[in-house]
Amino acid sequence: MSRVEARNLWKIYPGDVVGVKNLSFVCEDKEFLAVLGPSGSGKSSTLRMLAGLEEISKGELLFDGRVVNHLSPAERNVALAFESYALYYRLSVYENIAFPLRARGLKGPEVDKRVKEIAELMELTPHLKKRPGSLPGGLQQRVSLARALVRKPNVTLLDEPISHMDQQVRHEIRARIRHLHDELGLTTIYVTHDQAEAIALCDRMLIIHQGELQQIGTVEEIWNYPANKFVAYFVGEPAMNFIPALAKGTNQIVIPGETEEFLFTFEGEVDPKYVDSQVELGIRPQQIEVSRERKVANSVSGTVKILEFQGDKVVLTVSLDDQPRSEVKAVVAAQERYQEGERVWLYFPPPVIHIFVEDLPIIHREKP
Ligand SMILES: Nc1ncnc2c1ncn2[C@@H]1O[C@H](COP(=O)(O)OP(=O)(O)OP(=O)(O)O)[C@@H](O)[C@H]1O
Repeated sequence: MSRVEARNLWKIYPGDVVGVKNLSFVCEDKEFLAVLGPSGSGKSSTLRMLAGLEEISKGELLFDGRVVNHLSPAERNVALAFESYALYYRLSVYENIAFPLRARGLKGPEVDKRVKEIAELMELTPHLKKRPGSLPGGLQQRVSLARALVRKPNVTLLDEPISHMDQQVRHEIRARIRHLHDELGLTTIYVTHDQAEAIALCDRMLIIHQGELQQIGTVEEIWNYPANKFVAYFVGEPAMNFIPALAKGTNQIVIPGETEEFLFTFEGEVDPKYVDSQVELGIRPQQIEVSRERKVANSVSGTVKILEFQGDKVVLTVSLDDQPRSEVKAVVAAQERYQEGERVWLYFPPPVIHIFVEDLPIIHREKP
């Protein structure tokens, strides 16, 4: 329905507080883009500028190639839904959903058709005559989403719409949001600080930190090719491990120990200028292979300190031998039955080793 393009957007609040810093990105027509970042990173400021609720301090915002900086929210035809439902509790569910249509001058049969259509999609038909106050939270949020989307907006902006709901309801509404997005051919920008939610919903993710764009890409791109150490750490649960190491060659590094060195080779190459430099080896807990026997290469030994049970998986915190201050997390299947105090070997497969210098990745690796 609309392609959104932000060109060097800034939000500067009174007192020179920078909310958003020189942000550029594109959300393609019919794309589902999740905006993910920690608290205070500028997610809501960005969304509010897109919506027209907050003035753009600098830069340009384009919908389908047309600059919309000075258009009101209504003129931009954006749909907005926040965490709070902001429903009209004196009106029926039907009238709540009809409200934006009537406000635009639509009449009788057209209103009726559109309300019933969206109610059907959101499975609200049995509730149309009820007052929103008589419905549980999950249903109220469905009404709020139906009301936001009934106008067939150019762009749908959702700001943590389900973050306050319990897990069960969140899963259900999440699936409905994506279904609606696909059915109605919407362009959706969805703000969240919950990465599981972003991963489950989006086509691409935009990662923001301290008001600045860190990376935009598919979940796979961000997982496999994080643009910097912040993204590498922020996306993934448990987070990526970072271990101090020394570059030995253009595709070899060592984790030095007091009595032994552990040598690792990795896929791809680093620039020869890094050879003999201090680096950080990054490895995701989910990609470490844990065993009770030593593998020939690419492994380091340690002792299991903590076990965290997560259903069919267990997160092990392993303190590396020879390096009392280095701890590494690794995810294993629960049936492996590792014990606290047990000695283990951690194997790091060459294709999934990351190396960082000054927070930036330095391996050149062919992307498939
Ligand atoms: N109205 C305002 N006046 C002054 N500063 C503001 C205002 N709104 C936001 N900020 C500041 O701008 C920065 C970005 O805030 P923003 O609310 O956009 O972040 P966020 O990522 O949405 O955070 P959260 O997840 O906590 O809602 C923060 O430093 C915040 O304190």
